[in-house]
Amino acid sequence: MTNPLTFAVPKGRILDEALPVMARAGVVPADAFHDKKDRSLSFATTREDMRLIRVRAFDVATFVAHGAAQVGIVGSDVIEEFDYSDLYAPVDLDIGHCHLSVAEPKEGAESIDGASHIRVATKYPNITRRHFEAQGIQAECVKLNGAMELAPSLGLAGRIVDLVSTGATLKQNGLVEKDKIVEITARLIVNRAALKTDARVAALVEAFRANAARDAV
Ligand SMILES: Nc1ncnc2c1ncn2[C@@H]1O[C@H](COP(=O)(O)OP(=O)(O)OP(=O)(O)O)[C@@H](O)[C@H]1O
Ligand SMILES: O=P(O)(O)OC[C@H]1O[C@H](OP(=O)(O)OP(=O)(O)O)[C@H](O)[C@@H]1O
Repeated sequence: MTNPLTFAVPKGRILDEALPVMARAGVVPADAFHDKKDRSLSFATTREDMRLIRVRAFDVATFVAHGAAQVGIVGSDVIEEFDYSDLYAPVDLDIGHCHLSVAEPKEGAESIDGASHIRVATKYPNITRRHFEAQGIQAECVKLNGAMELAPSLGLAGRIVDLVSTGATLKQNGLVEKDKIVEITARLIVNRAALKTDARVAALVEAFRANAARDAV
């Protein structure tokens, strides 16, 4: 048999929305994938030549960029943060809608006007630095992996850059959105070399693209 294809999916919140989109493109995990007690990280699919791996959202991009997985699904936030040249994101899946924003305390935020240097807590230091650089401000980023919203009230940083969907998390933690950086959706990603050398990867891109187009009608 030819080498199996490896398809990487994030284990977080995109997964539930991604599974029906994947099924329409013919990617269906075996039953063990849904068994919460199963500790496997790699799963068979209904296609004999494809397996799924379930990894953290940021790691989906790393596996695919290095060719350890040929295909994956990940938020555009992760793609922009890494900016891997070996990654190609050909299909917007129209799921995982949210946006990345700068937020600061509702009361008593330090003014940014005239500042040349600020401190920002975020999971996205590269996007954050680029965003503030464009305004002539040097952003010193404190890297956190979650619960960014705690940082201003505890004196870790004056503001945060984080994902916002309903806005409930910001509100319940005394923060307000100041500046929207970019809209986010989940994308199909492929390894560029695999796309060129393996016809099954190109066929998968077409299958996802056909479904995205059908959904948009
Ligand atoms: N509130 C949200 N609404 C919609 N989509 C979101 C929201 N938060 C995150 N996402 C999307 O889901 C992706 C995964 O986010 P999730 O919160 O599940 O991962 P995580 O738990 O932060 O990551 P990790 O797997 O490293 O723990 C993000 O990269 C983003 O594209
Ligand atoms: O605007 P809202 O609808 O409130 O959503 C925003 C929250 O969702 C994400 O976190 P998530 O719930 O995934 O938790 P985590 O970052 O701790 O993994 C994000 O980091 C925000 O904290």
